[in-house]
Amino acid sequence: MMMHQRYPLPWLFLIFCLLAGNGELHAGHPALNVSMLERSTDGWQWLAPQARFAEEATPHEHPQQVLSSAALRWQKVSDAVLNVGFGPPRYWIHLSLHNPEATVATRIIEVAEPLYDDLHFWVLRDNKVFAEARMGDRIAFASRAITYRHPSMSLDIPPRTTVDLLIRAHARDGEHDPLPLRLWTSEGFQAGMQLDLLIYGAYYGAIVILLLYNLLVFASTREQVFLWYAVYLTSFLAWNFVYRGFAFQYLWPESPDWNAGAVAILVPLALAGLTAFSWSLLDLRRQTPWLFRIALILTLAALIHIPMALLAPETGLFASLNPLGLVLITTLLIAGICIAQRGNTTARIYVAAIGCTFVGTLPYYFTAFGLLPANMLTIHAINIGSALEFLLLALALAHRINSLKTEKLEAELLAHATLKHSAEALEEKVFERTSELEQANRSLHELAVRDALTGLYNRRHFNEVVQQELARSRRHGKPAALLLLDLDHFKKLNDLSGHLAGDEALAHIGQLLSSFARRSVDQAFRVGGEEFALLSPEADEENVERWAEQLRLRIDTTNWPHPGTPQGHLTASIGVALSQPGDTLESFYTRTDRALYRAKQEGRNRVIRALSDT
Ligand SMILES: Nc1nc2c(ncn2[C@@H]2O[C@H](COP(=O)(O)OP(=O)(O)OP(=O)(O)O)[C@@H](O)[C@H]2O)c(=O)[nH]1
Repeated sequence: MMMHQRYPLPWLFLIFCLLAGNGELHAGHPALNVSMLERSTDGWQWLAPQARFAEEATPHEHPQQVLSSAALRWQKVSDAVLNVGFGPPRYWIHLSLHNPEATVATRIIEVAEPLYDDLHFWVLRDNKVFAEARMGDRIAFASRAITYRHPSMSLDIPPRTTVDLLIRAHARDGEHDPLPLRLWTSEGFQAGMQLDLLIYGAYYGAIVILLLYNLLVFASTREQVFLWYAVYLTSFLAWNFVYRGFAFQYLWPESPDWNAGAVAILVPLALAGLTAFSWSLLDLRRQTPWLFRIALILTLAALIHIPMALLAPETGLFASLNPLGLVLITTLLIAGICIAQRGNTTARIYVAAIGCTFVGTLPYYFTAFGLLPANMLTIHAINIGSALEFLLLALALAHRINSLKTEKLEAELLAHATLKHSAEALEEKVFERTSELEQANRSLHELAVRDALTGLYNRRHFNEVVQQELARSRRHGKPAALLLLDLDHFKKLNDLSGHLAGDEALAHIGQLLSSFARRSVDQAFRVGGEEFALLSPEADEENVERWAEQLRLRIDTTNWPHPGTPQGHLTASIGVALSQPGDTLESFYTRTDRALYRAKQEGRNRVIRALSDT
């Protein structure tokens, strides 16, 4: 009910009263027939259309003098709500109330504006003070007869009597809030108060739930934007609680001075909360750096009002704070529009939300400057706008959570893909490196077991291979054959043809042995300076001597020049032996070496088989 505009009805009602002859002239002013209210379904009506008002001519005029004072220039009220805006600090308001009935009429006079500084009510009957009350933002709440956030007074109008209601409205800084003056039946007033509490209870309850929800989301996500939104909601809630008179009624009824200063403290805080939230939600610093700077300066300018309100609460801070707030909200709105134009969905929802506050705030300014008539809709527009704003901002945050989730998912997918790629690359690298290492190891091993000059296996490898072969031979019972070959008169080759020629001859024998050891299992070694070995596993026992002879003959017939031998070419002496079950490397080698020794002894260039073999 309180949110609805009832502006045209009182006018119709007044015209009806006048036409029906129910109104009468009193003190030169038409009196309002209060009995008509009984038939009204809402139980209330605006009083301003029946009222007249005048600027106080001399300070502290007595109410009895006011009606007869010639100094006062009475004016009719043109709207449902008296709205004088900026002006001198005190105004008189007068209206006459007539009870035509034979019974007492109980009525409530309410000023639906909780923050008016000082409202002094006098009810005069026959120019004598019949009832009096003083209420307002600067008068302790406890002194009120009716415990309600709006200054209200109950009035019993005797039967068939006309009384004069005089109100002195005092705004210390000369900035007069609209004065929504209403006349109620007592039943209508009770119902209206309950509805008012219900609406505001639901409104504040919704903000508190939103606030707690955002704090919880902040606790779990650690996303700053939710904290700033919570700060904004808290400061807005606190401001509205004071602005609508609840704080004065419930929190500090004995502290009118503090009540007046609290609004000047909470408005800058709410503006700062909104700036911080917008900055965090839309990344204003990067997206619109210039507008961000302007918003920052305006916010700081607003915050300066806090110490001013604490130090000097009477200095009319709202004359500068109100335009500052409007310019700041406009700046944030423009910043939001700029970002929204780049296709940012969160910014689009933000613009709609701030747009609601903007539109909701405009009536406050327009009525303050007299550009718009004050009524219940314009008075509550800021609450309606902010309710829509909070809903839309919650939507913007939900969108923000969603984008964060998508961003996180995308980042996780990217990280997973990168990780997989890195793991594969690493695996490939490890494989490559392992192969290279294996190759290097093989090369190193080859280098370690090969003789550089001839390319044959060296003595160390020979020892290992012979031991393995002896073990294998023991397992299978098949003997291995060992040939030890020593070039004849090699010293002389070195001496006569030079060391280099000696090396070439050794390399030649290396190649010859490699090609001679045809069977894949046969292996050739250089076991000493000019001494070589051939190992043949699972040897053909019968033909082993012939096999050695073939080797000797091949060297002999190669005709490699050697000026130091009787034949004039390179020859070799060979000792050959078969392994025996009890053989060790030493015994096997020594036996073969003895055969070689004998070959040397018996004239060289020959094959001698070890004695034990035969
Ligand atoms: N050019 C060259 N000569 C080597 C190498 N290793 C050993 N010799 C030489 O081989 C010669 C071996 O000589 P000896 O052990 O006296 O035997 P020999 O002269 O072959 O006489 P017999 O074995 O009794 O026929 C030495 O002069 C060594 O210097 C080598 O890598 N290159």
